Parts: sequence; structure tokens; C-alpha cells
Amino acid sequence: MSGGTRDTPIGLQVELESDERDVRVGLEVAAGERVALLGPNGSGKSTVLNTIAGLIRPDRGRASLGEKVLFDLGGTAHDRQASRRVWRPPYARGTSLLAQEALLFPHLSVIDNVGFGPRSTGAGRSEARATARQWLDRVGAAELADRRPDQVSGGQAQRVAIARALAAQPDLLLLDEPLAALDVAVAVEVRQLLSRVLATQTTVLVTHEVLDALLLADRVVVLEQGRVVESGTTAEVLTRPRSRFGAQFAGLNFATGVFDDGALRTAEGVRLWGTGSPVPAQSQRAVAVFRPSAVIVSASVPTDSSPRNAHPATITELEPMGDLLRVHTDRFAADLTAAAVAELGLRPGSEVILSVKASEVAIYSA
Ligand SMILES: Nc1ncnc2c1ncn2[C@@H]1O[C@H](COP(=O)(O)OP(=O)(O)OP(=O)(O)O)[C@@H](O)[C@H]1O
Repeated sequence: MSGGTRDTPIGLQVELESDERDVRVGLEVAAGERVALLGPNGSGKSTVLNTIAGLIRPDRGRASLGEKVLFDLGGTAHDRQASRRVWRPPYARGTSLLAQEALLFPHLSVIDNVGFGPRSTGAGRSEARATARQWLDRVGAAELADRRPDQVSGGQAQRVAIARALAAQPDLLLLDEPLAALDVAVAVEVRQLLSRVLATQTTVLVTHEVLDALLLADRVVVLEQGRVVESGTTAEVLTRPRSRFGAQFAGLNFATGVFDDGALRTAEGVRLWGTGSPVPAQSQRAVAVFRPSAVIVSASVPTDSSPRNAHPATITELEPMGDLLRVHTDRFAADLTAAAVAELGLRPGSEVILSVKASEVAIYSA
């Protein structure tokens, strides 16, 4: 070990069940792996993070970091014998939690904030300060060492908080939307910093940002209503999502149903023709995914190209999206230029036909 993260990363295994919150989640993070937890508000992301950190006690479950048991409350698949109840307190877990706000200790200088972890695991004052200096250097905040937390900006405070979290040499780093409170420009810098320092750090990251998943995570786990609904490499989930939230995160239109005679049939009876990749078996549960930019909006069914997928829809909302407008409807979303929206006279309540070529729709098993 050298004033940094542990030389040999270790992995995490968690199973937890909370009745009050209706959260039942199993999660495995390999040694050195960085996993992003995604999901809508209230889907259970913070519950998972705070349970691992030891701030929330679930009803049942078990978690271990390498050989170290964080808690074992029984009632899980591992619980083959009546298990001994284990609840390791937060400070003895080897985890560091970094939240949206830096939450530095206000009465300590920046360097002593960063040296706090090493001090509390037995390092002497000068050794702790040396480790803290190395970390402040690594996060580009060496010149802040002697300041008080109220003398640094939000972005600087978050850099210091990252240094403090990592100087404690955590076996597991827990990040709860660490960039959400920062200005866009500062978030870009701190994201770069995180991607540099997290390379081999076992990490669980809660985020709502696609860029965080792309740059900071090896794998993505999607929660909906307290359950894991999909998991895969970041690239897999962004290109072939299998959950509604995964598709929303990737900015894609999404429908679920069963594969039936060459098309997806949804529970509402809508049929979507597409390209099977690979083609699902007849009657298999499947999803259809396509880009909003592939959707054509018109006042009536186009006669020239006769697309197989043409559906009546009502516009619900218009939203700016880069240099386009995203047209939300009661069915799918479409990206149009402002000129096209003006020409068609589109506004919430307008009734339109949405069409998309079958070659633009990917259908695969759910
Ligand atoms: N203190 C609490 N007591 C009881 N139930 C709670 C408490 N906090 C959250 N819940 C419930 O637990 C479930 C999971 O919430 P949680 O905060 O973990 O979701 P989340 O995915 O982190 O949401 P967000 O993105 O809004 O932070 C929700 O149904 C929520 O209403």
C-alpha cells in the first residue's frame, strides 16, 4: 500500500430486503469493478447504498466485502443454517461514502479533513498529513491544504471530499450522485478527476447522468420499484436496453410485448415490425427499441413509402433537445427540427401519425 487505494481490490456481495421500503436487491461487484446504479426516483438506489454503508438496517440480508461480513441478518439464500446476527458499524466496514454535498468537517483544515481517515486507522499526525498531501496533489487541490472548508468553492470542496474518501483507503467507495450539486463546467472537471482516480477502485455509483455511466462505470445495474430489472456492461445497456428506465436513460423509444409472426405485439395490441437481432422465438417475451430521430411525424399516413409501422398518437409535450425539439406523445417520442414542428403546426393536443421504418426498429428477447 502506498498512500493510495489498497493494492489488491476486493469485491462486494449484497443481498438485502427491506419490507418498509419494498426493496429486494441482490448485487455483486467484482474486485476493482465500478458499477453504476440507475433507476427512477424512489426505486431504491439510496437504500442500497446506505445499507452497504451501514446507515440503514434492512429486515433480512447479508453483505460481504471480500472475506469481511458487513452484515448478516439471515433470511437469504446464503442462510442455510441459523445464521449468527452480524451488524458491523459503519466506521468498521472499509467503505467511504461520498455524497452530493462534500460535507467536510467545518472545524478542520482541508489537509486535516483528508488526513482524518488515515488518523482514525492509526497513522500518526505527520504520516496522516503526508498521505493527505499526496491525495490533495492527486486531485489537484494541493494549494488548498491550509484553508478551512468555508474558504473553498463547491467544486474545490468536492475535490477535497474525493481526496478524503480515497485517503481512507476504502475497500469500497460509495458515490451518491457526486456531481449533482456542481455547475456543469465544474462537473466536467470533477468527472475527469474521478475517472482517473477510480480506475481500479471497487465502486458503487448512483447517478442520473449518462456521461457518468459512460466514463465512470464498467457495468450498469437498473432498479425499478426496488428490484433489479436489468444489468450489463454500460455499452450493452445503452445500445440494447431491456428495461423501460434503461431505454429512457439511453434516450431510446421502448416497447415490451411478445414476438408474434415477425412483429412485437404489446399488451395494448400495438404491433411493431422490426429487425430481429437475433430474431426471438414465436411467443417469446421481447422488446422493441428505436431512436426518436428515426420517427417521422405527419398529419396523415404517408402514402409514398408505406411504412409498416404507422400509429396514431396525440402530442403531450415539446421539449428542447440540443438543436432539435423532442416531440413527446402518448405512444413514442420523435426528434424534429423546430422548422418541421412549425410547418406541421405541432403543439400539445395535436393528433398525428408516427411512422418508423421496420429497418430502424431493433427487436430482441426481453
Ligand atoms: N426514511 C424512509 N423511511 C421509509 N421509507 C423510505 C425512506 N426513504 C425512502 N423510503 C422509500 O423507500 C423506497 C426506496 O427509496 P430510495 O430513497 O432508496 O430511492 P432512490 O432510488 O434513491 O430515489 P431518489 O432517486 O429519489 O433518491 C421508496 O419507496 C421510498 O419512498
